[in-house]
Amino acid sequence: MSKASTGTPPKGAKARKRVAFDANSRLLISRFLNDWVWPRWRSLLYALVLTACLAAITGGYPMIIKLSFDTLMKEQTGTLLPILLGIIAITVARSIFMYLQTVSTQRIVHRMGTDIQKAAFTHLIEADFARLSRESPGHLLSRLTNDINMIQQAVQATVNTAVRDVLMVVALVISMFYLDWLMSLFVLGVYPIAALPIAIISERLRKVAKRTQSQLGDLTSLLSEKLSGSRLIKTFRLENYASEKVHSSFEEVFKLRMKALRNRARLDPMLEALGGLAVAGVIAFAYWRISSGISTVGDFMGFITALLMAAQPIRSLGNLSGKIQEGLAGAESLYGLLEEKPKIIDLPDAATLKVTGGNIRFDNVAFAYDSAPDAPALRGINVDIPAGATVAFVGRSGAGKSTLINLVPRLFDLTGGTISIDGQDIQQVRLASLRDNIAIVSQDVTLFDDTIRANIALGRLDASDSDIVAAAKAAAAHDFIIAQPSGYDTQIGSSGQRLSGGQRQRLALARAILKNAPILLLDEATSALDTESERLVQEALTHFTSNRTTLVIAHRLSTVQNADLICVMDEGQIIELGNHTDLMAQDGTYAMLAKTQLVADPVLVDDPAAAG
Ligand SMILES: Nc1ncnc2c1ncn2[C@@H]1O[C@H](COP(=O)(O)OP(=O)(O)OP(=O)(O)O)[C@@H](O)[C@H]1O
Repeated sequence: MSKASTGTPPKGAKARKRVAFDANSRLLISRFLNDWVWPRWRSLLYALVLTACLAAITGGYPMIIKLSFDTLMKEQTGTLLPILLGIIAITVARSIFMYLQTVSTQRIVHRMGTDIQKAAFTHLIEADFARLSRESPGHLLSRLTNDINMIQQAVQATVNTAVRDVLMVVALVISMFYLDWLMSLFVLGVYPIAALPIAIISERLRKVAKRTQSQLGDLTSLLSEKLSGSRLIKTFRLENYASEKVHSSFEEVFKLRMKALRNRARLDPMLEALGGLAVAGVIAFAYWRISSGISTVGDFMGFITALLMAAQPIRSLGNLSGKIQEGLAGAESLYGLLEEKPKIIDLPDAATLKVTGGNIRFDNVAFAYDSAPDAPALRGINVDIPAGATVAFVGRSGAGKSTLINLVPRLFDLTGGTISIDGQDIQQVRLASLRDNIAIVSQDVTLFDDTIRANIALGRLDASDSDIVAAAKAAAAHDFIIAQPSGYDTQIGSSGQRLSGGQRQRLALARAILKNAPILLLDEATSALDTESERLVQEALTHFTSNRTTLVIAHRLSTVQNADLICVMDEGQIIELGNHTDLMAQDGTYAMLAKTQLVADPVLVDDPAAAG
């Protein structure tokens, strides 16, 4: 991530730093130009030509004013008509070019903003799962919207001001020199006085912009959290608590915005006052020049017109550096994101995974999360899962079951040992081929705000309608789907909120079944189902899993007692291994868990070992 220098600059460097961008900013600007601006040089050139035309026409305006006043003073009414026509022609031409110039530059800016958003999103969605889960969705959302918006505004100001306004000022200054070079020199001497305060204010603006961006990220995150947690807020009557939290974040953003605004607002009056100084000086100067017969009233009026017309673009120039600094804060955050490289990637010589039977072997597998490198979530996991077998992972909450399952599709990479599928190390095969062979139903069901059909179809995007229905039937979901108002075309709302927990789980199962992958990972996939639905799903799953390797996590032991192999986990290790009967005979942790569940789960009573 390119960071702006935040350390104290050496003596003497401070003044230099104030009037120019620091080295990091220059680097950032040049990267940004290379990545996003130069590739659109054709559109830029077009906009530039329009801008030049607009500037040239603007420069002609004071001339025509001079001519009209000279004519009026000499009372030569005969030549007035062509002058009036000239004024109309110039204003009409100026309006047309203003329109074309605005549309063409805005198009570049918006096109660029959209492309940056697309690139940032694609980059983000391709990032490692660990990276995506590290930052809250609200923060990421803010980076994709607020930060990029700041960049867009800076580019817009730059294109408009640095190009259009500079050209306009140049054209007007040429007119001014043509009309009265001495007066021009006087005026030009006044404006540079503003350079130093402008530089100081711009630097402050960048700091405020960075803090605003981070605060906006917090705010977006807070808002999405509080709005999506409305059930908790209502039932625990946390409305005031939520409002206070959100209000204080709104207030923080308000304070920062005011700070930026105060800084920005200081610029305009300063430039306005300088403008006034210049006008007063010009009038005094002109009085002497006209009375001594050196200049005409026309010269003076033309000159004053040019000066007044230049005031606005000059003011924009004064504000530009502040805007650029705010955009740079956005660009810094953007590049921070784009520079993050995923760690879980294909090796250069990665082969395509070929699943022949679906044997999965865990060899001395160890894993620690980045946030807790010294407290491994998994240690010394050794288990050989025969092709087509169903293996259950049971154990206390926090034992490491979900972590282990997440390692198979490489959502995280192991920190020790190997996992192989049909003899192929999963680290050595292409990630896409690995994930294509795995279907997963995780604890937290993810559904999108779309139709039931579309949500199931995520399992296989090119699936036919009949495949979708078959998958829904296999997951015991078809009946409740057709009972919905629009059947498979029913919109289920954000995160499937219009469905019950059990219905959501069945859709997730249908999606995994539709994928028809040889390896199936079920992490508490049936935990939200009632006994009857679970029985139906289990029946369907027995059929579906008969020819594929299935790893199941379940707290309800009744759902896994028929598994070929049961791994009992504790503190990141497998402490018992065997089938239900073996484990009951061992009379260890599994037997104890089974016995405690007997009361709640009569299915286990049928089992003689469990009963004993
Ligand atoms: N993203 C994460 N970052 C850091 N630690 C994590 C993360 N996810 C899980 N852990 C930790 O890893 C350990 C194992 O968690 P895991 O979710 O695998 O347990 P589990 O056996 O599946 O539990 P449960 O049955 O409650 O789902 C726990 O101590 C947990 O705190």
